[in-house]
Amino acid sequence: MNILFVISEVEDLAKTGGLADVGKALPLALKAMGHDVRIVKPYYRDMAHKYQLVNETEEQCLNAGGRQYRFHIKRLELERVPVYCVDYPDYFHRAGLYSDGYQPFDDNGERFAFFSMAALETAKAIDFHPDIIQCNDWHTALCPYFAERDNSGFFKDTRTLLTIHNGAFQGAYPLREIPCLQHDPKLISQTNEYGEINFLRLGVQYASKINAVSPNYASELLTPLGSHHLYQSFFQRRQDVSGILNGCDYSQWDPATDPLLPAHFGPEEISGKTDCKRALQQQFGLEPAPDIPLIGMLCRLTEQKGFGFLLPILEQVLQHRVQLIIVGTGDPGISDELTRVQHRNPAQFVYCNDFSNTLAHNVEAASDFFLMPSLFEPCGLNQMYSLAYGTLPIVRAVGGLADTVIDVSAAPESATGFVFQSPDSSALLHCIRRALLFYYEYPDRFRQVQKRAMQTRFTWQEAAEHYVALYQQALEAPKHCPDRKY
Ligand SMILES: Nc1ncnc2c1ncn2[C@@H]1O[C@H](COP(=O)(O)OP(=O)(O)O[C@H]2O[C@H](CO)[C@@H](O)[C@H](O)[C@H]2O)[C@@H](O)[C@H]1O
Repeated sequence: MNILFVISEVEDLAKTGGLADVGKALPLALKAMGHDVRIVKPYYRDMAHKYQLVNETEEQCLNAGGRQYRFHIKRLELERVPVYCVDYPDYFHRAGLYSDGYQPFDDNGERFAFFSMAALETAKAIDFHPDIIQCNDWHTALCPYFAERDNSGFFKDTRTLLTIHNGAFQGAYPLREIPCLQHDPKLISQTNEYGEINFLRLGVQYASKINAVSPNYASELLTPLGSHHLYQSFFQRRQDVSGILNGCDYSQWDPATDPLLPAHFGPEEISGKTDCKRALQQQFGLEPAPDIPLIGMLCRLTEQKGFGFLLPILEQVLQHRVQLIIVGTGDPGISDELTRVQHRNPAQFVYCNDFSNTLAHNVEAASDFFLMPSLFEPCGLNQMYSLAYGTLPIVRAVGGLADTVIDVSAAPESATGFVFQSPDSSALLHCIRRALLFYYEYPDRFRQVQKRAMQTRFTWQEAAEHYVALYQQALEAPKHCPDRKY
């Protein structure tokens, strides 16, 4: 199959979170199955500085909203998968992908509406006729709409898939502020009472198929509570909504070979994990004691990750004999609070305001537990990395976390971690205490669970097989034409 994979982040090239992990691993897995997959992404500033790519084609000219946009297409190969980068410096040569570190850019709607149009123009420019256009999250969710409205005939046999990695970000912007979308009567009819269009909602409406990155998150999107206020839209498309669990890239996340670690280990020989723990404790000035349980947490600092119920009990957790390391950048309010807690508890708690892949691998390897008490979690990759590193996840039973972690008390024979239900501080505190008790009181059982966790597998190959089956379904079904239907 010919697959045009349109995405704003790709691991190794541009990353703010888990979207990038998928942006690399899934295309590579599809390629390994023999499909012709081409990635299209923006040519961001840091990438431009690092790679200084040459133009792949002549200058492209895109006419939209009564304006003319002249852009270039650059190309590189990511392990044999071609990556086409849309080079439009006005929009993409900036520090930051979506924000300057504090504030989102004012023109994000304009930037990504343009990018989605330009991605389709790229397919034409390189004469790549996609069977499937897979777009990812709100940034590229307008691709199905543009493919449907394209009157060149280029996409007449193409089907589209919208993959939702995070439904809370929807791209709702006043239509009048997006120059390339002006004068489109169809879009005018799609605005809400504030004159805004919602990119994700349009994607849900126009895509041939929609998938979430875990089966449980797909079922949550079909509920009023879990749909991020898009219940009507998802419900209307319920026959076409499904879930495919992300994979874990074990070529990058294998503690037996990980070049970023000071020592290596595996399910049968775990002593290297203690060396990793000591190294991290020393790096952050914590007592280098092997028997103090170390809890790690690494994520974007946002409400999604459960800080709303973690922050109020953080110091209660620290009353136990435990060490805790939190690494992350994001919301300054959360970051300030973590800094205050660190000042009050320097012997036990470290907050590291950093985005570092080396640190990510070392926190996963060194910790005994990985904390992920998310409010919602479309899939979650860090809990999969934790499992691979024998770092038992402490998670809330939500989204993909519920699909990937099995609780010690609920199912002792197949357990891989600790799971709590309610999105509140007392449930979280109780779960952390349960984990600490298990660590102290049942070291042999802890070791068994750790071994089982490390042997658990969520492969990208399996995920890619599900995606191909979904592409086939999309291609076999009659073309979805919302403009005729509604
Ligand atoms: N400070 C830091 N330094 C270095 N690396 C850091 C970091 N903070 C986070 N990361 C990395 O970013 C990625 C985070 O991935 P997650 O899937 O856990 O969450 P995220 O919410 O970003 O992704 C969204 O998309 C993914 C992909 O579909 C879904 O799994 C998820 O549920 C959804 O919210 C991991 O690779 C992690 O190591």
